[in-house]
Amino acid sequence: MNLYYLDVSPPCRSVLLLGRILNLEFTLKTVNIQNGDHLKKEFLELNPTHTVPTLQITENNLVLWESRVILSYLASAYGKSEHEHLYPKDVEKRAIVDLYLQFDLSTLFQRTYEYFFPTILFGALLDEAKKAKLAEGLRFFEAMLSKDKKFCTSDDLTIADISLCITVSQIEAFEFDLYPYPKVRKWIVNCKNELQQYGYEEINSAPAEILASIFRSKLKYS
Ligand SMILES: N[C@@H](CCC(=O)N[C@@H](CS)C(=O)NCC(=O)O)C(=O)O
Repeated sequence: MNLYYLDVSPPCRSVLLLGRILNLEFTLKTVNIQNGDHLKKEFLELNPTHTVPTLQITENNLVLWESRVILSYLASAYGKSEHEHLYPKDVEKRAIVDLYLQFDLSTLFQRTYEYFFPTILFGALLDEAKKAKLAEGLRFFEAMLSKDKKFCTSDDLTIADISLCITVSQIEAFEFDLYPYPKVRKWIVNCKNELQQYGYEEINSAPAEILASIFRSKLKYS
């Protein structure tokens, strides 16, 4: 299967990590957004919303984008019995995983994007109102975590933990203050410990730092 991606893109990193856990082989196709690769005709024909990650499974005639949809699909289609915890078949448990995934899509990653990315993309000044919205998103997440559970929904890692871990570790790399959110800080350590064996450093930490250094360099000029 072809994965159109960019290594520094946070949503691409979640798909790469799940790929390692499920032992999948992606044919990686780099889409250089800065060079406008994502706006080229061939890519627009695959994904008219021109975002990475985009997954193409030619034998099934399937093209998916939206990283969390890709995570759900890969876990459902390729997860073996030992991976059941990643995206439980039980409908109530699955609904709770979906809730955390949607929270990441619509609130936590969205607010992270709105606060930091205008600086990365256009050298824009940081906006206090957007900072307050991100802090509120983190307060919501803090309230959604339980002291008694290692991960978001239980003591087992799910695809929602993977997606949210990418978001929160990027917030951390941007040096946003996580001190007020002790459950978030404890949860992310658990995620990192669990994901270490699947190439977490290479797939997530190093690119998160590269993106953070781009952010810091753009900040100087804004
Ligand atoms: N919600 C989408 C977001 C994807 C997204 O915005 N990716 C960025 C890179 S981090 C992108 O492709 N930007 C190019 C564009 O939007 O034109 C997902 O999770 O896959």
